[in-house]
Amino acid sequence: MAATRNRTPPDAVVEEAVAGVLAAAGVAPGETVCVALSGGVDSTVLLHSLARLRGRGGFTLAAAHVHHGLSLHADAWLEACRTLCDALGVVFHPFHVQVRRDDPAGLEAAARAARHAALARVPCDWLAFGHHQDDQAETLLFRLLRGAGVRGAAGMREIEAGTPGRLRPLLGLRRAQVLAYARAQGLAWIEDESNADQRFARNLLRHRVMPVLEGAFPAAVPVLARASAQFREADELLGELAQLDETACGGATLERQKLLRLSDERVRNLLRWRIRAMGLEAPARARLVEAVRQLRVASGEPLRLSLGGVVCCAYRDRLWLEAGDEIPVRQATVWQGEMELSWGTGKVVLVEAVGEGLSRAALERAQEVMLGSRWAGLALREGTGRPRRSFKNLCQEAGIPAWLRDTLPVLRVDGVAAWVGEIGIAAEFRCAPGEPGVVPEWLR
Ligand SMILES: Nc1ncnc2c1ncn2[C@@H]1O[C@H](COP(=O)(O)OP(=O)(O)OP(=O)(O)O)[C@@H](O)[C@H]1O
Repeated sequence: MAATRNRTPPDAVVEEAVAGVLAAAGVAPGETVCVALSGGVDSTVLLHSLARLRGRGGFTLAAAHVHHGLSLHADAWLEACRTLCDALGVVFHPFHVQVRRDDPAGLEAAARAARHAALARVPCDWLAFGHHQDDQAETLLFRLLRGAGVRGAAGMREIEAGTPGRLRPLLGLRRAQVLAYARAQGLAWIEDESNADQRFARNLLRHRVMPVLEGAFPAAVPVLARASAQFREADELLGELAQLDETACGGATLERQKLLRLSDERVRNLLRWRIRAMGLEAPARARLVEAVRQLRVASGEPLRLSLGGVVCCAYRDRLWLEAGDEIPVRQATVWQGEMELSWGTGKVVLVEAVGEGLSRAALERAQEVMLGSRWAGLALREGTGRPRRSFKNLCQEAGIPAWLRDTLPVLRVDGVAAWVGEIGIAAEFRCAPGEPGVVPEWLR
């Protein structure tokens, strides 16, 4: 007699997966889980399964819907979400957002940004999204085809810590499993007409390319989803490598020679990582390849390389990045005895010394000590008996390129230059042997 195989019913499969993610995330009794509810089948199934689990889990369930105002049906979708929440006894948070149809980022991206900004305002401990494994696979393929690197190919996570944390409890499930749950439970959901619109490249991939791929490679979806998890790991490792390389190269302002001893790949990785840490988009690979080439050619020469939105500056043995193509304006500050004053993206530190640096007494005697930029007519005598030299002459002699000159910090004591970063201390402010002094250091 043939054995009858017991198949787990679709609702149990989904519930088990969702409960597993909640447990792994450590969702605690009394915490609020808010479902980002589009009203489509995925987030409807997610909300429904969470509603069934909430007695067991002791968490409070809510849902938030974002009305983008883009579809003629948007009002109806919002009402359908409200009705579903009422039926399930779930608190409902509706949001209306404005999306510019001519947004340079594209309509989909603009809607997405507005949606995420609205969802970030929901008062909850966890925001839950309805992405499943097919979404993960399609996203990977889509991004690779649009030129993504390791970062862009890194997949979504099931659990992301944060305030609120983010959950994707359906990420391990196939679209078909989610649909089976919806049918088994007799759920109604919204079909967004734009999903069927194959003008959107993403939908073309879903409806035309994926079926062909799966025909030829039946495991295409789980395999691609696994690859995106590997890209994520690789991306995290690249971040760790960048951090190690940064520390080994001296921290925020990098030691140029140490940096150049790294392989081209590691220099590019470090620059890319630092640019992202500034909240900017990493430049295209070709641009970074060229930047590293120029850095190697320039060796110790001053260099100012625009990387689009960020400038890579190198001077003497130091290398640093500045946001924006313009040289940032430095804010002048009055010194009130602090041992540290901020200067641009860096700072000026006054290190206590004896018989060295600026005379502390001279600073304390002064009416006004300011840290600011150069001014017209600035001149400085580096040593007693030596002539006073103009700022321009001093810079030329020190080989300081024109672009760096406006960024040099100047300590101005009662209207007179006492110290200029990269140049030095004026003879009349130098402290005598045995006298308490401070040595200014500019840390970029
Ligand atoms: N209008 C909406 N209001 C609330 N949540 C939404 C809305 N649209 C989408 N979501 C949430 O985002 C999930 C993914 O939706 P969808 O696949 O349409 O967007 P995506 O752009 O691919 O994803 P993401 O926004 O994360 O990049 C949905 O399952 C749902 O949880």
